[in-house]
Amino acid sequence: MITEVAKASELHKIDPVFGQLSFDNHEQIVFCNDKDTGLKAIIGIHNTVLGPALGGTRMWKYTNEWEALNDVLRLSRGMTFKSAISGLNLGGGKAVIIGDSKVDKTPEMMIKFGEFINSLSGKYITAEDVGTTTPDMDLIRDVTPYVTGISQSRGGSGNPSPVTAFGVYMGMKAAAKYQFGSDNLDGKKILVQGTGNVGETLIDHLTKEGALVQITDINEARLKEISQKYGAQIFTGEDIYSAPVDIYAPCALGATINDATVNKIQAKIIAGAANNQLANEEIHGKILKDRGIAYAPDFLINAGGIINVYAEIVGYDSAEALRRTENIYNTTLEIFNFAETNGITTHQAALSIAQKRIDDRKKENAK
Ligand SMILES: NC(=O)c1ccc[n+]([C@@H]2O[C@H](COP(=O)([O-])OP(=O)(O)OC[C@H]3O[C@@H](n4cnc5c(N)ncnc54)[C@H](O)[C@@H]3O)[C@@H](O)[C@H]2O)c1
Repeated sequence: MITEVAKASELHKIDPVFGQLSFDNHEQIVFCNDKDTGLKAIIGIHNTVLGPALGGTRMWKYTNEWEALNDVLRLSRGMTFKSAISGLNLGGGKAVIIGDSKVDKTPEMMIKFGEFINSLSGKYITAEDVGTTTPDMDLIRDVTPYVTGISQSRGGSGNPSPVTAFGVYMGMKAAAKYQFGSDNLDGKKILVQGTGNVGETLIDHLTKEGALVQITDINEARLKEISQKYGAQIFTGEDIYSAPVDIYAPCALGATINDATVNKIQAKIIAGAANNQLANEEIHGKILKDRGIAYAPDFLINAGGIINVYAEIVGYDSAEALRRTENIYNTTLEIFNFAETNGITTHQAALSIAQKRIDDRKKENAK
């Protein structure tokens, strides 16, 4: 299995169809085109061994089709491992719609997209992602049952972000237990990058526990609001990556651990909600390990949202979703110990445990 995903600019060098499918053994890629509504979407089904491929639909103004394809392949692969490591009977999938959600999205387009999803007979189940909303999922629900994240009035599980934040909090506490010998965050200096839906609830948990929280966001109005609401200090230093803190929590965008930042990080723990935090999983994961920084794998500790959404499929309640999310604490500790015992990075450890679960199920299914 390859762990580094090719850059969009390099992808055109790969064979256009099966070359793409095999880049990380995707099972199926579905291209959806509808002239009347202007829909251009790609559904990536990475793996369905554990169950139907569940993952949200992202609507984004991609520079070109290669970029859209690259994104859906990368994201759907990530969903496979997120669900597998979280013990869910779900495979990995994701969809992208090419376009500007603020300008191009129409109810007709969403309904048409729902019809494409329906034609896959449940192999792929969608949900919200960047650029799509609960009302969009409700429109899709009108034409297919294969959608989650619908509104609570229609039996949906509601906003997943608070559950995601709780899982990140649990993962962070487990990382502290491993790194500092105690999971008590009282007095720990924690820098939270991104004070959005997940960041806010995380900041709430952390300040309640007595952590010394510093916050940063490109949205200054939001930053001030959250600072006042939770008594968190606005980060005023020059460079957030070299900030003298105990824990760095990336809760904004991905790939913040990259060539330019990885050697500057002073925090002893990295634990946050953002997807794909390591720009290069192998290289940057290894540098963190060599520098003695405990990295809590993003796809493990930010799985609260999908655990919450899974409730819509198997029918458990929000209390059970929280109980399962709380278990991220135990899984994170298990990953740290497994990585240490085997001399590998925590990212590799989480991937290999997730892959083993898939391989074992494949063998069972073959019996
Ligand atoms: N919402 C969920 O349930 C969920 C689940 C899994 C993963 N995630 C990931 O967690 C992250 C946060 O999700 P969210 O739902 O809170 O998103 P959000 O859009 O509500 O919040 C993101 C925040 O980050 C800020 N931001 C953007 N660029 C920044 C930068 N360069 N520096 C500092 N702040 C910046 C934005 O202004 C915004 O306030 C995202 O990467 C998302 O993909 C979210």
